[in-house]
Amino acid sequence: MPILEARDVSMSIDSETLLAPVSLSLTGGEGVAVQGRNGSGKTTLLRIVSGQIRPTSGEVVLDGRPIDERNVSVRRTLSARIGLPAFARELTLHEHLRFIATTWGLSGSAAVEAADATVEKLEIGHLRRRFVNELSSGQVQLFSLATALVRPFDVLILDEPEQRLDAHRRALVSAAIRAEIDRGAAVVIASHSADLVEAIATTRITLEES
Ligand SMILES: Nc1ncnc2c1ncn2[C@@H]1O[C@H](COP(=O)(O)OP(=O)(O)OP(=O)(O)O)[C@@H](O)[C@H]1O
Repeated sequence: MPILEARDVSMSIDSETLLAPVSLSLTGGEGVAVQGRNGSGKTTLLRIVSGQIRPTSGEVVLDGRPIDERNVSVRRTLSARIGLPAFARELTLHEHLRFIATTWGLSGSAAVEAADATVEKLEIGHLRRRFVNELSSGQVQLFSLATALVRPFDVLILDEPEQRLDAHRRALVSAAIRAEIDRGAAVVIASHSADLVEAIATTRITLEES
């Protein structure tokens, strides 16, 4: 049974089509890459399959049930990073990551280990005591991804995780996402990076501009 399925989802506002009907389905250990030009609807599709917005038509099913972002088991299953999250001004990077990991059930020492492992994987360990406002834009992007990876999940949804990153960091991100797929997570990314798509996609969906 697929862990995540979108059936003919579309989005319109008044007479304008933001996303033409599209379907996707994936199980654990699969990666779906959503591609398409600027404005073709990639972010809209990701927000729909994350349960953040309701489609105008069609439905999204997570683990056999209609998706509902307010349902705690949905939020436990799915980690999504679509745009930058809100950050706390007074928390360091490491404190943010421990806070998120603890919220999703890791004990104090396990949360520290998860935070350590996540910053090392993305090569931002030397920044662990910084505040977010003390980072470069690429470092913020890596930290934003870290907030999605540090917690347990079965489904990972990422919108253009390669944004603002150099080639070395794009490769780190690619390897980190690949590792999640290899351990059995289902992953959906929107991306303009051919390398990233090549590394993670078992299925590609290309959206056409409406
Ligand atoms: N709140 C909104 N109201 C009206 N139109 C919107 C809204 N949000 C997005 N759109 C429009 O919906 C279309 C799809 O936008 P979306 O952000 O999903 O595209 P995208 O494929 O992710 O683009 P990009 O590659 O530039 O990130 C665009 O034409 C955009 O202008």
